[in-house]
Amino acid sequence: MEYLVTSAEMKRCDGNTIEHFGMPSMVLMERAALACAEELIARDKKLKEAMRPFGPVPPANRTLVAAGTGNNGGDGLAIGRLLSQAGFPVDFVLLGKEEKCSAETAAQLKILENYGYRVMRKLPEREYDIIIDSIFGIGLTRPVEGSFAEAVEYINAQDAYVLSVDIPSGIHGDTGEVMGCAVQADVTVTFGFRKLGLVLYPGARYAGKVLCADIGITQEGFLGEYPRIFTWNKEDRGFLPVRLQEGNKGTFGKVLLIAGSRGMAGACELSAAAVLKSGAGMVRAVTPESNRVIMQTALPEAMLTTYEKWTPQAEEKLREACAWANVIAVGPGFGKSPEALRILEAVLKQTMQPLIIDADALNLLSEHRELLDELIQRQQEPETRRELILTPHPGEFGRLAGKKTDEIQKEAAALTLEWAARLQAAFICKGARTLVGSPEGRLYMNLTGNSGMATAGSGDVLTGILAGLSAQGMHAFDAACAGVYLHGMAGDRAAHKKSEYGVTAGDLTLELEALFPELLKKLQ
Ligand SMILES: NC(=O)C1=CN([C@@H]2O[C@H](COP(=O)(O)OP(=O)(O)OC[C@H]3O[C@@H](n4cnc5c(N)ncnc54)[C@H](OP(=O)(O)O)[C@@H]3O)[C@@H](O)[C@H]2O)[C@@H](O)CC1
Ligand SMILES: [K+]
Repeated sequence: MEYLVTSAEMKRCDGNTIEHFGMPSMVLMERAALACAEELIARDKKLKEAMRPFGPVPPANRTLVAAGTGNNGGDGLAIGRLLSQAGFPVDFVLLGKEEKCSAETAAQLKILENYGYRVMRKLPEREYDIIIDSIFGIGLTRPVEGSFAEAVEYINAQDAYVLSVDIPSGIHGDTGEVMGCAVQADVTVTFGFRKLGLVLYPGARYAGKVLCADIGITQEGFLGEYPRIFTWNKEDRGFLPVRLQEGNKGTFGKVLLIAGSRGMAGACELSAAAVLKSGAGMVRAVTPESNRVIMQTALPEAMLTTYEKWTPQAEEKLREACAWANVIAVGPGFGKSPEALRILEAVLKQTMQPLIIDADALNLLSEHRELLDELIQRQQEPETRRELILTPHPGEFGRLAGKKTDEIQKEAAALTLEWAARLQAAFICKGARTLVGSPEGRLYMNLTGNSGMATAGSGDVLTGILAGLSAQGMHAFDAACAGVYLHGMAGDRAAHKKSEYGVTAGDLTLELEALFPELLKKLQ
């Protein structure tokens, strides 16, 4: 588990490390500088080794430190000093007025002066091999303009390898927004914790490769008041449902998947396949009779309960199917027909099992507010509350919340938590950075996945995974976080083979089955 922090959360942690624990600020700065310098020295060594067979190795890379007056600039000046001492030819330029320098940055200037370095006040007209971007870090408070904007353009116009210190200058630390203009980095070395601006788009694009350096700022610096958002990274493996060796198909759960409509068998098939490939014991699909042949051909492992018109017999068949299941998922390719509405109504009112609501089932809730209100009401009462996962993309979320899609995107974190609390649900807001909110206010941001997954059927696969994990006994929030994480990993494997252009939803289910052995191997 890794925290993703806002600028304010990071500053609080920095501040506590310095004031509460007594770690001198200059020590942190020196460690930050060392982490960046080591990255560049290692790169230089690698380049030289690669060039050695082809003749004399060229001299060290000419480097420019572009420093602002805040502590980010102080980091940059210290990096330049360390690189120079390691043999790099380094030029320094200070942008902004010297009298505005923070105490630490003023101290770094003094150290440079003591060693006899010259710090320019204007950008030089020459080409560099490496540029250290340390104009602004997490102290950026407003759009970048004037001479600072010129400096950003200067850096971006150079054919240099750019290392951004902490965050590319011009990127908002909390939102990833470009504040007027921003440095395009090749690598960003960030300190302590990854800033949200480095993982949210477009910031993630500007940051290049992101390395998170340990400079002695640890979780203890939060003094028990932890950041709001967390994610999982490659080291996290403990989220897979425990598998009992003596288990049978009943132990691993029975999923009732209510999906598909006339002419929409694919959504049902994709989703049902994902249920089975996530480890659930059985899946029974409730779908129109016209999908029977396709389903039985494509996925003979799935059981079927079909319907045509909404009759008392159909209702009875649904009731029996619901009684059989441990988990119910409703929505993929479901349509908004009168039958679909009746089925959703019956599921919401007559069942208590864990429930996943997706796609058209969400749209039906938006259009029939009385159903939504009743669901909210039931979820607020402990006796009628069930394990619940909702999976809207921003468009569906907007319809549910009565807001425009861009309003949802701007306030995604706050709205996800608001709706998670309202529905006492694991609330998934899908997107390039999918969020999962819990009713208690936990917020998970998913960092796996890629643009190739923005493809028809991808959400149906996610619903299948969520149902499969829930059927194996995972609680809603754990299943939701694990589900989006695995879904994204499957997408990343698919994109690795086919590129982001070629990924289809079917690839996601295929990759899912290849993913588990890999995860289990790493667990051992
Ligand atoms: N000990 C620590 O805490 C450690 C901190 N560390 C490092 O410190 C960084 C944070 O440092 P920071 O807080 O000094 O802010 P920073 O990003 O350097 O810039 C703020 C300056 O820019 C100015 N300014 C802002 N926006 C502007 C604009 N648009 N246009 C023009 N000016 C603008 C603002 O001035 P003002 O708003 O007052 O005008 C202020 O002078 C952090 O990212 C990390 O690299 C590491 O060394 C580890 C230890
Ligand atoms: K920077």
